[in-house]
Amino acid sequence: MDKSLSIDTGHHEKLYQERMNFLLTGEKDRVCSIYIDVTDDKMLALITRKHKYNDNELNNISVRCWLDKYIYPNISDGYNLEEFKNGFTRKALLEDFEKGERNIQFYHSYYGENGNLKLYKVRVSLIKNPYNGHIEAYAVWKDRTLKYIDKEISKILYNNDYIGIGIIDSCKGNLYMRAAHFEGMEFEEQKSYVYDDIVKQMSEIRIANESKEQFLKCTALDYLNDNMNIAGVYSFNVYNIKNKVERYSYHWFDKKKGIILVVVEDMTKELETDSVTGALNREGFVHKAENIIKNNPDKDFALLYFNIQKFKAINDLYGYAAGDTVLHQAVNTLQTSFLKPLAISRIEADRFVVLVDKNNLDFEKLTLILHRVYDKDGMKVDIYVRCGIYYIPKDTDLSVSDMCDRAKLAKLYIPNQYVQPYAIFNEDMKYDYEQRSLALIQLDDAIKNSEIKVFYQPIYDAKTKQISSAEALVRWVSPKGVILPGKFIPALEESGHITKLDTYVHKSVRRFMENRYKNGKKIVRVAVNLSRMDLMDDEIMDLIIDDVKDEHYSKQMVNYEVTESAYADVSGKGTNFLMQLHDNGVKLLIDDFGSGMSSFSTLRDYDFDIIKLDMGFVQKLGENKKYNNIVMSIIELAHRLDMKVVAEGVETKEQADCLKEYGCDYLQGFYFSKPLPEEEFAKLLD
Ligand SMILES: Nc1nc2c(ncn2[C@@H]2O[C@H](COP(=O)(O)OP(=O)(O)OP(=O)(O)O)[C@@H](O)[C@H]2O)c(=O)[nH]1
Repeated sequence: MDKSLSIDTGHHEKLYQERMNFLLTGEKDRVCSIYIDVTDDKMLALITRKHKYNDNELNNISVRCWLDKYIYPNISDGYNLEEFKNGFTRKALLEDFEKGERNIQFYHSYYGENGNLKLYKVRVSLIKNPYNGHIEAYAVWKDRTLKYIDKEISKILYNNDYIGIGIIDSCKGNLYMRAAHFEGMEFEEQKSYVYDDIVKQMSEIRIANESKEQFLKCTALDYLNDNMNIAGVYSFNVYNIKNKVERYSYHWFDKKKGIILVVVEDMTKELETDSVTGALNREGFVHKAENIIKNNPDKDFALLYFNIQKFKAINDLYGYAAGDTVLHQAVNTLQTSFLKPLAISRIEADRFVVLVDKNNLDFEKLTLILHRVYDKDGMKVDIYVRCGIYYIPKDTDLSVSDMCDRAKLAKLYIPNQYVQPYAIFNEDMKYDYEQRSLALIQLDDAIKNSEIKVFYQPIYDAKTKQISSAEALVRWVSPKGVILPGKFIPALEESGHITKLDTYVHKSVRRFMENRYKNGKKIVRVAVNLSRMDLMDDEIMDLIIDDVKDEHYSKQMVNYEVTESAYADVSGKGTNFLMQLHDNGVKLLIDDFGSGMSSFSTLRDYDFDIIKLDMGFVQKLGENKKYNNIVMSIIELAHRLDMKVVAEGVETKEQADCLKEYGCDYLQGFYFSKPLPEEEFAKLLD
């Protein structure tokens, strides 16, 4: 469009002059202005960035001719072209004027100087010439390319610093860089480069080895086109040789012409930093730690996993902002500590991981930094932190994520937070944990495959030494061997899955007892354990109540044991359920009596039939007089309250004799019998 200019002087003075002034007063980004007689389809004046047209050039040239000659050949047929072509005609402009439109806007893209693609905005003002009644228009073309790019970029970038912006002509395989700060690579703004060459060069000198393959794959034009056709935009992240994360984002500039806008941003901060504490986030930590470990094969490292205790309470009591401050301070404390962290991350919520040189570990100092006092407006808040430690073996294949998991696991095995708030990972922890976790994942299958077995441990009458009842206990006979309840029941209790197991035991016991009953065989009452979760679960409570009321399933067959600590939590429906059981003639046992903190209030508040003396008391019998007196007193108390006593964990004749002498009613333990599989127990009864 940068041709020359001409002015048609034979027109109407005042009005005309005004328009001329406008046309001649250049604006910075104005590329071209025209003044036309729409009615006559005639050019009256034309000014471009460089020239004014002369009269001769303009005389008798129709607007249509001018468009055909100078505009359409260079116009790109993508962006809003139809709208411009259909709207910028004599007919359409006259209709617009009729409708009262006075200002109209169009956009079109255009190959400008050097063949560079531009986005132009055309603003058209319509007026009626009072002298001849013709509709006239002046139209101004402005270059909106950079504005468009900036707008698009700001949509992509938000607040990030960009490293480069380019326009890719995917059909011609060209690349124009608008702004680029790629170290070691120079780009001239208006120059066109061969896209493939630049990509190759970048992969060689800029992109980190680990990301090269991905970079080459994702930047290939065919691949880009395919992906952009699916979602309209496409982006990927790679690491550069300085370990920074770069995001390459692609947007259509002109889809029909295959023109793509590409923006390269430094995303290291966004993607690898935790905004609350300024420490690395999980991705950042994994990346940094991996590099440090890989590049220092001779060094010994340790990975430490920290968890603030009861952090939720800090948020709840003092607010989220105070919580954030505590998190921030935790990072500062670690950062400036004797540990001299090589990498530090808030890996999630109130948990941190730190990579350290193993030689920097000093357990006395570690214990000291794991207790801090946080000052909240003059109020002192004690903050306790637990720490799991993983010593990273040399030449390990473990990923940093797996190392973090091991350090985290070690944290779960801290025996006493106040004595030693840290633990060092060992393989037994992993084995133990796997067995616990297995329960959660495989319980359903284990039940389906009959791997969960109900065993029966006989309980003997202390006087007659006859079997008086039994306790149902579970064993998990997995293909990998027997898993004892202590390994999987705590995990099921924590997750609430215990109710599924208890339901299974209840049903198995019912089936076993009914069979014997129907066949006229001897039966004794069997005690089934209920956990605290059961006393909150309508389904199992309804099932048990229905069974207890079912005349085919005699209530004479079953007792229920509930631990003392579960009673402490029970409320509403649970209490009601226990009362119904009791009222229906089912015997209730209080398990592990004496081991908790609410033994006496539980006795006061509920009606029980039998106390099960915690095995801790039984095992200490004979050690001193005081222990013996406690046991004697509990038995006496139970009798005064009309309850019987079962002593659990009886392992020796001495214990059995002593308990009998103190009036204990029933005895259970290895001295008499181990828990037996169903068939063996059946034989014992027969
Ligand atoms: N202030 C603040 N709190 C957060 C942030 N991210 C997560 N949290 C909170 O951190 C708490 C973490 O949960 P838990 O680990 O169960 O809390 P806890 O009380 O320390 O539990 P224990 O570790 O078992 O003692 C939750 O209450 C989250 O809401 C954060 O960026 N700022």
